[in-house]
Amino acid sequence: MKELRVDLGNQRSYPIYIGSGLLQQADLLRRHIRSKQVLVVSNETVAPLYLNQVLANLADYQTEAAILPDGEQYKTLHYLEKIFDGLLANKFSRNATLIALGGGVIGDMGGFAAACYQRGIAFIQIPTTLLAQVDSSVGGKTGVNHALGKNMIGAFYQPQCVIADADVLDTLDDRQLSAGLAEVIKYGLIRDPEFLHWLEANLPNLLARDKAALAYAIERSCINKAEVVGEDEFESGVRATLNLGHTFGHAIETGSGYGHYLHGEAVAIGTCFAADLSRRLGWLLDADVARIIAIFKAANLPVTPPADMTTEQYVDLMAVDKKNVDGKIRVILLEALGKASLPVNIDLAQLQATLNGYAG
Ligand SMILES: NC(=O)c1ccc[n+]([C@@H]2O[C@H](COP(=O)([O-])OP(=O)(O)OC[C@H]3O[C@@H](n4cnc5c(N)ncnc54)[C@H](O)[C@@H]3O)[C@@H](O)[C@H]2O)c1
Ligand SMILES: O=C(O)C(=O)C[C@@H](O)[C@H](O)[C@H](O)COP(=O)(O)O
Ligand SMILES: [Zn+2]
Repeated sequence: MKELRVDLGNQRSYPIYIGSGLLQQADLLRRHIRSKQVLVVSNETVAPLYLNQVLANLADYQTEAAILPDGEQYKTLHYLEKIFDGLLANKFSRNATLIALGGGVIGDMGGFAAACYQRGIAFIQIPTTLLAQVDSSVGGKTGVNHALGKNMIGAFYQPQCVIADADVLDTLDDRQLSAGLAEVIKYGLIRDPEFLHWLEANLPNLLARDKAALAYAIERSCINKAEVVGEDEFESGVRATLNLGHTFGHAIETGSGYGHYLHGEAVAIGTCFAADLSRRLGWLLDADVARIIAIFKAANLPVTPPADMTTEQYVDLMAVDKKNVDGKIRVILLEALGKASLPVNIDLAQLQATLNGYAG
Protein backbone atom coordinates (compact mmCIF):
# COMPACT_ATOMS: atom_id res chain seq x y z
CA MET A 1 0.00 0.00 0.00
CA LYS A 2 1.14 3.56 -0.76
CA GLU A 3 0.28 6.37 1.61
CA LEU A 4 0.33 9.96 0.33
CA ARG A 5 -0.68 13.08 2.19
CA VAL A 6 -2.72 16.11 1.25
CA ASP A 7 -0.78 18.60 3.31
CA LEU A 8 -2.85 21.73 3.80
CA GLY A 9 -0.65 23.02 6.59
CA ASN A 10 -3.53 22.71 9.02
CA GLN A 11 -5.90 20.27 10.78
CA ARG A 12 -7.68 19.55 7.51
CA SER A 13 -4.65 17.63 6.13
CA TYR A 14 -5.31 13.93 5.47
CA PRO A 15 -3.90 10.72 4.01
CA ILE A 16 -4.65 9.05 0.68
CA TYR A 17 -4.23 5.26 0.79
CA ILE A 18 -3.69 3.57 -2.58
CA GLY A 19 -3.35 -0.17 -3.05
CA SER A 20 -4.95 -3.54 -3.53
CA GLY A 21 -7.31 -5.24 -1.05
CA LEU A 22 -7.83 -2.05 0.94
CA LEU A 23 -11.59 -2.55 1.31
CA GLN A 24 -10.81 -5.62 3.40
CA GLN A 25 -8.47 -3.71 5.74
CA ALA A 26 -10.87 -2.84 8.54
CA ASP A 27 -8.30 -0.91 10.54
CA LEU A 28 -7.61 1.52 7.70
CA LEU A 29 -11.22 2.67 7.76
CA ARG A 30 -11.86 2.36 11.48
CA ARG A 31 -8.93 4.51 12.53
CA HIS A 32 -10.61 7.49 10.82
CA ILE A 33 -14.04 7.03 12.40
CA ARG A 34 -14.53 8.67 15.76
CA SER A 35 -18.24 7.96 16.19
CA LYS A 36 -20.65 5.05 16.53
CA GLN A 37 -23.02 6.28 13.81
CA VAL A 38 -21.92 5.78 10.19
CA LEU A 39 -23.94 6.50 7.03
CA VAL A 40 -22.64 5.01 3.79
CA VAL A 41 -23.77 6.92 0.70
CA SER A 42 -23.62 4.93 -2.51
CA ASN A 43 -25.68 4.24 -5.62
CA GLU A 44 -27.74 1.44 -7.13
CA THR A 45 -24.79 0.13 -9.18
CA VAL A 46 -21.97 0.31 -6.66
CA ALA A 47 -23.85 -0.75 -3.52
CA PRO A 48 -24.62 -4.31 -4.70
CA LEU A 49 -20.92 -4.70 -5.57
CA TYR A 50 -19.13 -3.20 -2.57
CA LEU A 51 -21.46 -2.04 0.23
CA ASN A 52 -21.30 -5.31 2.16
CA GLN A 53 -17.51 -5.34 2.02
CA VAL A 54 -17.44 -1.90 3.64
CA LEU A 55 -20.13 -2.75 6.22
CA ALA A 56 -18.31 -5.96 7.18
CA ASN A 57 -15.57 -3.75 8.65
CA LEU A 58 -18.08 -1.92 10.81
CA ALA A 59 -20.19 -4.68 12.38
CA ASP A 60 -20.08 -3.07 15.82
CA TYR A 61 -21.17 0.40 14.59
CA GLN A 62 -24.69 1.76 13.96
CA THR A 63 -24.48 1.67 10.17
CA GLU A 64 -27.11 2.89 7.72
CA ALA A 65 -27.00 3.30 3.95
CA ALA A 66 -28.41 5.94 1.59
CA ILE A 67 -28.57 4.47 -1.90
CA LEU A 68 -29.08 7.02 -4.69
CA PRO A 69 -30.05 6.40 -8.31
CA ASP A 70 -27.04 6.10 -10.63
CA GLY A 71 -26.18 8.98 -12.92
CA GLU A 72 -24.91 12.53 -13.38
CA GLN A 73 -28.53 13.66 -13.88
CA TYR A 74 -29.21 12.84 -10.21
CA LYS A 75 -26.38 15.03 -8.92
CA THR A 76 -28.91 17.65 -7.81
CA LEU A 77 -30.16 19.41 -4.70
CA HIS A 78 -33.30 17.27 -4.92
CA TYR A 79 -31.38 13.98 -4.59
CA LEU A 80 -29.10 15.47 -1.94
CA GLU A 81 -32.23 15.49 0.22
CA LYS A 82 -32.20 11.68 0.16
CA ILE A 83 -28.93 11.76 2.08
CA PHE A 84 -30.33 14.20 4.65
CA ASP A 85 -33.43 11.98 4.93
CA GLY A 86 -31.16 9.04 5.82
CA LEU A 87 -29.23 11.05 8.41
CA LEU A 88 -32.33 12.54 10.04
CA ALA A 89 -34.54 9.45 9.96
CA ASN A 90 -31.84 7.62 11.90
CA LYS A 91 -31.27 10.54 14.29
CA PHE A 92 -27.61 10.87 13.40
CA SER A 93 -25.69 13.27 15.62
CA ARG A 94 -23.13 15.86 14.70
CA ASN A 95 -20.29 13.44 15.50
CA ALA A 96 -21.57 10.93 12.91
CA THR A 97 -19.38 9.91 9.95
CA LEU A 98 -20.48 9.78 6.32
CA ILE A 99 -18.70 7.43 3.91
CA ALA A 100 -18.98 8.18 0.18
CA LEU A 101 -18.66 4.86 -1.66
CA GLY A 102 -18.76 5.38 -5.41
CA GLY A 103 -17.55 7.47 -8.31
CA GLY A 104 -17.23 11.23 -8.51
CA VAL A 105 -20.98 11.82 -8.42
CA ILE A 106 -21.36 10.05 -5.08
CA GLY A 107 -18.15 11.60 -3.73
CA ASP A 108 -19.22 15.14 -4.66
CA MET A 109 -22.74 14.65 -3.27
CA GLY A 110 -21.69 12.78 -0.14
CA GLY A 111 -19.05 15.39 0.63
CA PHE A 112 -21.50 18.24 0.15
CA ALA A 113 -24.10 16.53 2.35
CA ALA A 114 -21.42 16.07 5.02
CA ALA A 115 -20.48 19.76 4.75
CA CYS A 116 -24.11 20.81 5.24
CA TYR A 117 -25.55 18.33 7.76
CA GLN A 118 -25.65 20.06 11.15
CA ARG A 119 -23.09 22.45 9.56
CA GLY A 120 -20.49 19.76 9.08
CA ILE A 121 -19.88 16.10 9.94
CA ALA A 122 -16.83 13.97 9.22
CA PHE A 123 -16.64 12.15 5.90
CA ILE A 124 -14.47 9.56 4.21
CA GLN A 125 -13.95 9.05 0.49
CA ILE A 126 -13.89 5.49 -0.90
CA PRO A 127 -13.61 6.22 -4.64
CA THR A 128 -14.61 3.37 -6.95
CA THR A 129 -13.96 4.77 -10.44
CA LEU A 130 -10.58 5.61 -11.94
CA LEU A 131 -11.69 9.21 -12.27
CA ALA A 132 -12.62 9.39 -8.61
CA GLN A 133 -9.38 7.70 -7.51
CA VAL A 134 -7.16 10.07 -9.51
CA ASP A 135 -9.08 13.29 -9.06
CA SER A 136 -12.49 13.84 -7.49
CA SER A 137 -11.92 12.13 -4.12
CA VAL A 138 -8.89 14.33 -3.45
CA GLY A 139 -9.03 18.04 -2.70
CA GLY A 140 -12.39 18.70 -1.11
CA LYS A 141 -14.42 20.13 -3.98
CA THR A 142 -17.96 18.94 -3.25
CA GLY A 143 -21.32 19.91 -4.69
CA VAL A 144 -24.16 19.35 -7.10
CA ASN A 145 -25.16 20.57 -10.55
CA HIS A 146 -27.79 23.14 -11.46
CA ALA A 147 -29.76 23.03 -14.72
CA LEU A 148 -27.91 26.19 -15.75
CA GLY A 149 -24.41 25.21 -14.65
CA LYS A 150 -22.18 22.33 -13.62
CA ASN A 151 -21.14 22.04 -9.93
CA MET A 152 -22.60 25.50 -9.32
CA ILE A 153 -23.84 24.72 -5.81
CA GLY A 154 -21.17 23.38 -3.47
CA ALA A 155 -18.52 23.81 -0.81
CA PHE A 156 -14.85 23.17 -0.22
CA TYR A 157 -14.93 20.43 2.42
CA GLN A 158 -12.06 18.01 2.98
CA PRO A 159 -12.49 14.31 3.86
CA GLN A 160 -10.80 12.57 6.81
CA CYS A 161 -9.02 10.25 4.38
CA VAL A 162 -9.23 8.73 0.91
CA ILE A 163 -9.14 4.95 0.49
CA ALA A 164 -8.46 4.06 -3.16
CA ASP A 165 -8.61 0.29 -3.65
CA ALA A 166 -7.49 -0.43 -7.21
CA ASP A 167 -9.22 -3.85 -7.13
CA VAL A 168 -12.65 -2.22 -7.50
CA LEU A 169 -11.66 -1.05 -10.98
CA ASP A 170 -12.04 -4.67 -12.16
CA THR A 171 -15.80 -4.14 -12.40
CA LEU A 172 -15.59 -0.74 -14.10
CA ASP A 173 -16.45 -0.73 -17.80
CA ASP A 174 -14.02 0.37 -20.50
CA ARG A 175 -15.82 3.62 -21.30
CA GLN A 176 -15.57 4.72 -17.65
CA LEU A 177 -11.90 3.70 -17.51
CA SER A 178 -11.17 5.93 -20.50
CA ALA A 179 -13.12 8.80 -18.91
CA GLY A 180 -10.81 8.55 -15.90
CA LEU A 181 -7.78 8.67 -18.17
CA ALA A 182 -8.84 12.14 -19.37
CA GLU A 183 -8.07 13.55 -15.90
CA VAL A 184 -4.85 11.50 -15.69
CA ILE A 185 -3.67 12.98 -19.00
CA LYS A 186 -4.62 16.42 -17.62
CA TYR A 187 -1.86 16.22 -14.97
CA GLY A 188 0.71 15.50 -17.67
CA LEU A 189 -0.48 18.43 -19.74
CA ILE A 190 -0.70 21.02 -16.95
CA ARG A 191 2.42 20.31 -14.87
CA ASP A 192 4.12 16.95 -15.40
CA PRO A 193 5.67 16.56 -18.88
CA GLU A 194 7.63 13.47 -17.81
CA PHE A 195 4.35 11.78 -16.86
CA LEU A 196 2.91 12.84 -20.22
CA HIS A 197 5.72 10.95 -21.97
CA TRP A 198 5.10 7.94 -19.75
CA LEU A 199 1.40 8.05 -20.61
CA GLU A 200 2.07 8.23 -24.33
CA ALA A 201 4.10 5.03 -24.03
CA ASN A 202 1.81 3.28 -21.54
CA LEU A 203 -1.76 4.01 -22.65
CA PRO A 204 -2.08 0.54 -24.22
CA ASN A 205 -1.07 -1.02 -20.87
CA LEU A 206 -3.53 1.15 -18.99
CA LEU A 207 -6.36 0.26 -21.37
CA ALA A 208 -5.41 -3.41 -20.97
CA ARG A 209 -5.74 -2.85 -17.20
CA ASP A 210 -2.17 -3.77 -16.41
CA LYS A 211 -2.16 -3.59 -12.58
CA ALA A 212 1.29 -2.05 -12.21
CA ALA A 213 0.59 0.60 -14.83
CA LEU A 214 -2.74 1.51 -13.25
CA ALA A 215 -1.22 1.67 -9.77
CA TYR A 216 1.51 3.99 -11.03
CA ALA A 217 -0.97 6.24 -12.88
CA ILE A 218 -3.20 6.52 -9.78
CA GLU A 219 -0.28 7.31 -7.51
CA ARG A 220 1.34 9.85 -9.83
CA SER A 221 -2.01 11.56 -10.43
CA CYS A 222 -2.70 11.80 -6.70
CA ILE A 223 0.80 13.17 -6.07
CA ASN A 224 0.13 15.90 -8.63
CA LYS A 225 -3.33 16.69 -7.29
CA ALA A 226 -2.20 16.70 -3.65
CA GLU A 227 0.66 19.09 -4.46
CA VAL A 228 -1.62 21.55 -6.25
CA VAL A 229 -4.32 21.43 -3.58
CA GLY A 230 -1.68 21.69 -0.84
CA GLU A 231 -0.49 24.93 -2.43
CA ASP A 232 -3.91 26.44 -3.03
CA GLU A 233 -6.79 24.75 -1.20
CA PHE A 234 -9.44 27.32 -2.11
CA GLU A 235 -8.49 27.98 -5.74
CA SER A 236 -7.20 31.50 -5.48
CA GLY A 237 -4.33 30.71 -7.86
CA VAL A 238 -2.64 27.57 -9.14
CA ARG A 239 -5.52 25.21 -8.33
CA ALA A 240 -7.44 26.70 -11.26
CA THR A 241 -5.00 24.88 -13.58
CA LEU A 242 -6.83 21.65 -12.64
CA ASN A 243 -9.66 23.15 -14.66
CA LEU A 244 -7.87 22.73 -17.99
CA GLY A 245 -10.51 21.83 -20.60
CA HIS A 246 -13.30 22.17 -18.05
CA THR A 247 -14.74 25.53 -19.13
CA PHE A 248 -15.56 24.08 -22.54
CA GLY A 249 -16.19 20.62 -21.05
CA HIS A 250 -18.71 21.77 -18.48
CA ALA A 251 -20.54 23.71 -21.22
CA ILE A 252 -20.71 20.48 -23.24
CA GLU A 253 -22.02 18.49 -20.24
CA THR A 254 -24.69 21.06 -19.40
CA GLY A 255 -25.57 21.83 -23.03
CA SER A 256 -25.96 18.17 -24.05
CA GLY A 257 -27.90 17.22 -20.93
CA TYR A 258 -26.09 15.83 -17.87
CA GLY A 259 -25.02 12.23 -18.42
CA HIS A 260 -24.93 12.29 -22.21
CA TYR A 261 -21.18 12.88 -22.29
CA LEU A 262 -19.24 11.48 -19.33
CA HIS A 263 -17.31 14.16 -17.45
CA GLY A 264 -13.95 12.80 -18.66
CA GLU A 265 -15.18 12.70 -22.26
CA ALA A 266 -16.33 16.32 -22.11
CA VAL A 267 -12.97 17.29 -20.54
CA ALA A 268 -11.11 15.55 -23.39
CA ILE A 269 -13.03 17.52 -26.03
CA GLY A 270 -12.73 20.68 -23.94
CA THR A 271 -8.98 20.24 -23.65
CA CYS A 272 -8.74 20.02 -27.45
CA PHE A 273 -10.61 23.34 -27.65
CA ALA A 274 -8.21 24.82 -25.07
CA ALA A 275 -5.24 23.51 -27.06
CA ASP A 276 -6.61 25.06 -30.26
CA LEU A 277 -7.03 28.41 -28.48
CA SER A 278 -3.51 28.15 -27.05
CA ARG A 279 -2.18 27.63 -30.59
CA ARG A 280 -4.09 30.67 -31.84
CA LEU A 281 -2.34 32.73 -29.13
CA GLY A 282 1.02 31.42 -30.36
CA TRP A 283 1.68 29.35 -27.22
CA LEU A 284 1.42 25.89 -28.78
CA LEU A 285 2.65 24.62 -32.13
CA ASP A 286 0.44 22.77 -34.59
CA ALA A 287 2.44 19.66 -33.68
CA ASP A 288 1.66 20.11 -29.97
CA VAL A 289 -2.07 20.28 -30.67
CA ALA A 290 -1.82 17.19 -32.88
CA ARG A 291 -0.03 15.39 -30.04
CA ILE A 292 -2.76 16.29 -27.55
CA ILE A 293 -5.50 15.09 -29.90
CA ALA A 294 -3.54 11.88 -30.54
CA ILE A 295 -3.13 11.08 -26.84
CA PHE A 296 -6.86 11.45 -26.16
CA LYS A 297 -7.66 9.32 -29.21
CA ALA A 298 -5.21 6.70 -27.97
CA ALA A 299 -7.13 6.65 -24.68
CA ASN A 300 -10.37 5.96 -26.63
CA LEU A 301 -11.72 9.39 -25.76
CA PRO A 302 -13.74 11.64 -28.07
CA VAL A 303 -12.02 14.71 -29.54
CA THR A 304 -14.87 15.95 -31.75
CA PRO A 305 -17.36 18.45 -30.30
CA PRO A 306 -21.10 17.69 -30.34
CA ALA A 307 -22.53 18.61 -33.73
CA ASP A 308 -25.65 20.25 -32.36
CA MET A 309 -24.19 22.85 -29.96
CA THR A 310 -24.11 26.39 -31.26
CA THR A 311 -21.43 29.00 -30.57
CA GLU A 312 -24.08 31.09 -28.77
CA GLN A 313 -24.87 28.15 -26.51
CA TYR A 314 -21.19 27.70 -25.56
CA VAL A 315 -20.74 31.40 -24.86
CA ASP A 316 -23.91 31.47 -22.77
CA LEU A 317 -22.93 28.42 -20.71
CA MET A 318 -19.28 29.43 -20.31
CA ALA A 319 -20.46 32.76 -18.90
CA VAL A 320 -21.45 31.00 -15.64
CA ASP A 321 -18.10 29.27 -15.02
CA LYS A 322 -16.64 29.62 -11.52
CA LYS A 323 -13.34 31.07 -12.76
CA ASN A 324 -15.08 34.05 -14.31
CA VAL A 325 -14.60 37.49 -12.80
CA ASP A 326 -17.25 40.17 -13.18
CA GLY A 327 -19.01 37.99 -15.71
CA LYS A 328 -15.95 37.85 -18.03
CA ILE A 329 -15.07 34.41 -19.39
CA ARG A 330 -11.69 33.06 -18.24
CA VAL A 331 -10.16 29.77 -19.32
CA ILE A 332 -7.05 27.74 -18.51
CA LEU A 333 -4.75 27.41 -21.51
CA LEU A 334 -1.40 25.73 -22.18
CA GLU A 335 1.74 27.86 -22.40
CA ALA A 336 3.58 24.70 -23.48
CA LEU A 337 3.07 20.96 -23.25
CA GLY A 338 3.34 20.28 -19.53
CA LYS A 339 2.75 23.90 -18.45
CA ALA A 340 -0.69 25.40 -17.86
CA SER A 341 -1.48 29.09 -17.70
CA LEU A 342 -3.41 30.72 -14.88
CA PRO A 343 -6.93 31.83 -15.91
CA VAL A 344 -6.78 33.92 -19.09
CA ASN A 345 -9.41 36.50 -20.07
CA ILE A 346 -10.57 35.74 -23.56
CA ASP A 347 -12.55 38.01 -25.81
CA LEU A 348 -15.51 36.92 -27.86
CA ALA A 349 -13.63 37.00 -31.16
CA GLN A 350 -10.89 34.64 -29.87
CA LEU A 351 -13.49 32.31 -28.43
CA GLN A 352 -15.56 32.31 -31.60
CA ALA A 353 -12.47 31.59 -33.72
CA THR A 354 -11.84 28.42 -31.73
CA LEU A 355 -15.49 27.38 -31.44
CA ASN A 356 -15.96 27.77 -35.19
CA GLY A 357 -12.48 26.67 -36.25
CA TYR A 358 -11.81 23.55 -34.15
CA ALA A 359 -13.71 20.59 -35.54
CA GLY A 360 -11.74 17.71 -34.07
N1 LIG B 1 -14.64 17.07 -6.82
C1 LIG B 1 -13.74 17.06 -7.78
O1 LIG B 1 -12.61 17.54 -7.64
C2 LIG B 1 -14.10 16.42 -9.08
C3 LIG B 1 -13.09 16.10 -9.99
C4 LIG B 1 -13.44 15.46 -11.17
C5 LIG B 1 -14.76 15.13 -11.42
N2 LIG B 1 -15.70 15.44 -10.52
C6 LIG B 1 -17.11 15.04 -10.72
O2 LIG B 1 -17.13 13.62 -10.72
C7 LIG B 1 -18.20 13.17 -11.53
C8 LIG B 1 -17.72 12.11 -12.48
O3 LIG B 1 -17.25 11.04 -11.71
P1 LIG B 1 -17.13 9.57 -12.33
O4 LIG B 1 -16.48 9.65 -13.64
O5 LIG B 1 -16.57 8.72 -11.26
O6 LIG B 1 -18.65 9.22 -12.63
P2 LIG B 1 -19.78 8.46 -11.76
O7 LIG B 1 -19.68 8.76 -10.36
O8 LIG B 1 -21.07 8.74 -12.47
O9 LIG B 1 -19.40 6.93 -11.99
C9 LIG B 1 -19.38 6.44 -13.29
C10 LIG B 1 -20.20 5.14 -13.43
O10 LIG B 1 -19.47 4.06 -12.91
C11 LIG B 1 -20.26 3.33 -11.98
N3 LIG B 1 -19.31 2.74 -11.04
C12 LIG B 1 -18.63 3.38 -10.07
N4 LIG B 1 -17.72 2.55 -9.53
C13 LIG B 1 -17.85 1.37 -10.15
C14 LIG B 1 -17.17 0.13 -10.05
N5 LIG B 1 -16.14 -0.03 -9.22
N6 LIG B 1 -17.58 -0.89 -10.82
C15 LIG B 1 -18.61 -0.73 -11.70
N7 LIG B 1 -19.24 0.44 -11.88
C16 LIG B 1 -18.86 1.47 -11.11
C17 LIG B 1 -21.19 4.35 -11.42
O11 LIG B 1 -22.32 3.74 -10.85
C18 LIG B 1 -21.51 5.16 -12.68
O12 LIG B 1 -22.49 4.49 -13.44
C19 LIG B 1 -18.75 14.39 -12.23
O13 LIG B 1 -19.93 14.81 -11.59
C20 LIG B 1 -17.67 15.42 -12.06
O14 LIG B 1 -18.16 16.73 -12.06
C21 LIG B 1 -15.40 16.08 -9.36
O1 LIG C 1 -10.05 19.85 -7.93
C1 LIG C 1 -10.13 20.78 -8.73
O2 LIG C 1 -9.84 21.94 -8.41
C2 LIG C 1 -10.61 20.56 -10.11
O3 LIG C 1 -10.86 21.51 -10.83
C3 LIG C 1 -10.75 19.15 -10.57
C4 LIG C 1 -11.68 18.99 -11.75
O4 LIG C 1 -11.27 17.82 -12.44
C5 LIG C 1 -13.12 18.77 -11.35
O5 LIG C 1 -13.88 18.39 -12.47
C6 LIG C 1 -13.78 19.89 -10.59
O6 LIG C 1 -14.99 19.47 -10.02
C7 LIG C 1 -14.11 21.05 -11.46
O7 LIG C 1 -14.24 22.12 -10.63
P1 LIG C 1 -15.22 23.33 -10.84
O8 LIG C 1 -14.83 24.25 -9.73
O9 LIG C 1 -14.97 23.89 -12.18
O10 LIG C 1 -16.60 22.79 -10.72
ZN1 LIG D 1 -12.75 17.22 -13.88
